[in-house]
Amino acid sequence: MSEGLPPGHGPSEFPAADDLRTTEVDLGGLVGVLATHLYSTPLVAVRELVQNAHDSHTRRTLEDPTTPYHAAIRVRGDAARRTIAIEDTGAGLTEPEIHAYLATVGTGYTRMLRDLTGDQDLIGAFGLGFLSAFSIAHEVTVTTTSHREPHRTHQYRSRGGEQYSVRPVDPRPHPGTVVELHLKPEHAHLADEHALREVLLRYCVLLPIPVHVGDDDQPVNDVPVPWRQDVPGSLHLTRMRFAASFSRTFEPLTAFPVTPTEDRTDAVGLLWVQDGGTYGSTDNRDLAVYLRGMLLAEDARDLLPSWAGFIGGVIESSRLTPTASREDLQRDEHYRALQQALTDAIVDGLYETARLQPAAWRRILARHGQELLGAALCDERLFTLLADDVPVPTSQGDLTAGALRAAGHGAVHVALGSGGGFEEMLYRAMQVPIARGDRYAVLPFLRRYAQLRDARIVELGSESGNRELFRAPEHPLAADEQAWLAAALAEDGEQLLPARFDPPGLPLVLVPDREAELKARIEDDQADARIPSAALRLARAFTARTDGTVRARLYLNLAAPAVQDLLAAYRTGHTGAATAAGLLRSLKVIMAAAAGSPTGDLTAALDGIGTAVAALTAALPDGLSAVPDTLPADDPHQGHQGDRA
Ligand SMILES: Nc1ncnc2c1ncn2[C@@H]1O[C@H](COP(=O)(O)OP(=O)(O)OP(=O)(O)O)[C@@H](O)[C@H]1O
Repeated sequence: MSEGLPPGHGPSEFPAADDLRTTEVDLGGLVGVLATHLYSTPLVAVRELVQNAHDSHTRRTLEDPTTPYHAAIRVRGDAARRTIAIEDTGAGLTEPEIHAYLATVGTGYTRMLRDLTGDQDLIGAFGLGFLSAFSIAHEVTVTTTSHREPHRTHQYRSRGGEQYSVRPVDPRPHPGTVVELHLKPEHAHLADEHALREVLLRYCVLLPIPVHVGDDDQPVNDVPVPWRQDVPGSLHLTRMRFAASFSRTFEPLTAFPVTPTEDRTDAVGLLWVQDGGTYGSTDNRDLAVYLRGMLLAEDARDLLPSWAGFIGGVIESSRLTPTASREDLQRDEHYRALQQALTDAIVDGLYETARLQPAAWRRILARHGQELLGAALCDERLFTLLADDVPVPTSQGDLTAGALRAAGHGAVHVALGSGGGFEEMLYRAMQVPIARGDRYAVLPFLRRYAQLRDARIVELGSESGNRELFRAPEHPLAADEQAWLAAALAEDGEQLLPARFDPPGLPLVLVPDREAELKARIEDDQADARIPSAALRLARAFTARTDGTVRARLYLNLAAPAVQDLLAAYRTGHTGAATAAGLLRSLKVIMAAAAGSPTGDLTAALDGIGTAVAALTAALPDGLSAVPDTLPADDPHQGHQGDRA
């Protein structure tokens, strides 16, 4: 290290060369750490060994490009013997190479070869991967024949990796290597060939050399890769087939390509929209990243935009830098450039789908409508694409914003409350669909839609929205009328507001004050236990500004004939005025209970109806007022007599 420091420029106390000591390495400890802690799953060992087998083929072709040979990799599992064997017909190793590369931690031939030849198909870099074999095996043997000495075969054998032996064995018929792992008992299940097939499909899907499991003739990696030029047949079908064979959990609805952008990224690959019941908060992003054909990061979801919870994909790039465990990627400028490129690829892909595959587009909208609402808000181009197509949840089922607007006579209606409530009841009466503003992304999406399409938006539950719905009356009521109506119709905490609104058949509507509701909830003692104290303090500071005395506003519809008649009765001193008011009050309480914002006393309200009916019927002229106690003997309804008794 001292040569790196120019004389006189190093720290003055830096020791002279003779004082320098070599750092000791506790090989046993290091081997243990590398083998057991570097990788997140034991399966990575299988990946590392297949990768070495692949590199040995590349090495053989580089060193001897003219002699043809059958390049293949075969992985066998033997559950009875508890072994896995990885065989290749690649370059093999001579005895000195076993010592120098295989058995020397941190040195490999592969990296040197890549530096020498510039060949980008070589995967190995760190000289560590082989060690991972000891994370799942208590003993490893490597039987290898170098293509340079095809008549000499050597066997490396080690328990634990710290010490090893090498001896000559009977020559094998052709160059290549067999790595045999004697699995630790806890990893015995890895010898199952079914499981190996599944894992190797993902690990090796992009490797050009065929990888077989057991005695299979068919390689696990024989699915045509759509972005490799020589794929025959329809590109769309090839893409769908690739996506379907790769995607474990979801059927693909459509698939679109990732293509390199000269200035930004070299990544190529495929993305697809997953089928499946996904909801707003569900993140099913699934991206596998390959480097030189080998799986580098199984779950690189962070490369996809956070709104794309329905996207799966496979990409390869040689600009990304793996970590030493080769399970994750360095977050460098190439990583960030790729993130942007993938976002663009998804948006482009969705545009193409909308344009060219209407049936697939409809399925995507139906399956992922909620998520797309949110996605549209994150990306301007996506918003333009989706604004008129994406379904919005409303009180009348899913509707596009355009349909919502048309049904709302030019205005987009959205409820701020948490579903149900008086809003829904009122709108049902008005027969206007109301968007569910409490659902994921609905309110901001509609606000943006209204702004862009120059539509009127009525936000029900906000002060301005309510003002728009409940218009001021043409003539204010006289003070005594207002006082009489308030006493007759409103409970404590309800403010009576004369108004005009649709439909005229609806005489009154009780609108809870959402802020007062919040204040009551926040000030509830129990809130202390549920909300973190800092958040509670903030929330209370906000609600302190709310005058909680008005719990709800009772809008009285002066356009309703029932209300006009009630007022006329009051003005003329009609004896039925109080009874009629009692009926309306009962109606209010019953409607509020049905809308989920109870007020007053429901039992009393129900009784009130009986009282009112009795009072009204008692007021009828003699002869019509009484229902006969018994029916005449020849009455055809005689059978009901018993019911009445
Ligand atoms: N199946 C094989 N055939 C021929 N040589 C092999 C084989 N497996 C390993 N080697 C040799 O052993 C060396 C060390 O392998 P190891 O897996 O530890 O590291 P690496 O592949 O070079 O790098 P990395 O840690 O990135 O995988 C390789 O560079 C290669 O020279």
